Amino acid sequence: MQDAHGADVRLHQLKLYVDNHLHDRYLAPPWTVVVAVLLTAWVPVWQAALWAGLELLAIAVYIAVYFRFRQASPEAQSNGHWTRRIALAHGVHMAMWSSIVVWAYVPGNASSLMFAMLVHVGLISLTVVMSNPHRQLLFSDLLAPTVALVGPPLHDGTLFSLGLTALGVFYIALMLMVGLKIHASTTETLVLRQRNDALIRELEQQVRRDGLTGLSNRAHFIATGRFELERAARYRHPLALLMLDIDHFKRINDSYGHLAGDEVLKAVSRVFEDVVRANDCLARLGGEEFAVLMPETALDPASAAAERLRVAVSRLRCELQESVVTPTMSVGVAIADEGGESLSSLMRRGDLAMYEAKAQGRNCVVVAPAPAARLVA
Ligand SMILES: Nc1nc2c(ncn2[C@@H]2O[C@H](COP(=O)(O)OP(=O)(O)OP(=O)(O)O)[C@@H](O)[C@H]2O)c(=O)[nH]1
Repeated sequence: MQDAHGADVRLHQLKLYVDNHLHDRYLAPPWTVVVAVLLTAWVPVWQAALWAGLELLAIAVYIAVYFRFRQASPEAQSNGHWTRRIALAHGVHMAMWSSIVVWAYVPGNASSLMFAMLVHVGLISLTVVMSNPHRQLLFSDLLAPTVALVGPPLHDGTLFSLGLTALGVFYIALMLMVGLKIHASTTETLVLRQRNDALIRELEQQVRRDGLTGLSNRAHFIATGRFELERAARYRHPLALLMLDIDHFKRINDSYGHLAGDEVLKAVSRVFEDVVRANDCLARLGGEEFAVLMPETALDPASAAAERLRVAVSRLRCELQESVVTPTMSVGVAIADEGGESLSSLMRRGDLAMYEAKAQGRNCVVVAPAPAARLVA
């Protein structure tokens, strides 16, 4: 579980890294042009143009890789290949920028040294700001500009150049520390967000679920019922409602106690879950009363489903305190196949049919007559 959370955080870090660098599509091309113009101070125009062309190509490639990553499915994104692809694509871009040292640095020429160092201090700062959500990429992105920053001053071996290299190393160490601190706080934020998301999901579940059986609760059933009834009326599709009530449940409570009664309610709920289709809404309305809402279902299949549920419950054997209880239930079926009926009217008809089943001796299914208005019509 911890590992799954860690992998999730790493994926988020990779996405943040890519999002940060996607902004490069606006910034990197104009910078490349400015640097290429400055490069003409030391190299012929064609060489500066060649560098700019290669660099713009590298930018286009890594932006394309980022887009493909963003479009990949979450499962594909979690694949470790993406970290390597992204590191390679961005690494080529960083290496191209760092190659400025090879093109522009003229040993002994102070302005070319300043130019090369300015480019690399800038690169290192940007790397720290943009790569920090992903530590692995922070380190790999720093490599090329670091070598390019500390390398040239070392070249002529004077005390001044050694001092510049020391200054470069100092800057890099400082920025690395800042980068790691930002990485730590980004990770903490991601972990907190992940926990928040999990808590919100759990709360949403709790608001919809019945605490004892885990089925939908009355409030969720009413909300779903209103929505489905409206949909059925708009598209003129049938909607079936089953009202289910365990027979003589009070006797079970009285004989074996309330806790044993709870066990029977849970066992009956598991039977319901096994029999009812996943896209139907199965709820415990309260006490020993349950309901099933079946969208796109007309009278015959609804009656057949009610009978299947009745038979499945009657076959249940609950072992309580060395005796076996075999609960049964009575079912009322009501069909809304004409628009205009409210949910409370539909539930009332279902309830009346269920009471009729009780009156007929229990452990049976009774279908409710159509609403009064339709009968008159
Ligand atoms: N164990 C348990 N019992 C509950 C719960 N909620 C309601 N009850 C009990 O369920 C019983 C329902 O009894 P009645 O409404 O008289 O119905 P019945 O005994 O099932 O009789 P018929 O419906 O006429 O077949 C009552 O004793 C309630 O106290 C619950 O969450 N757990």
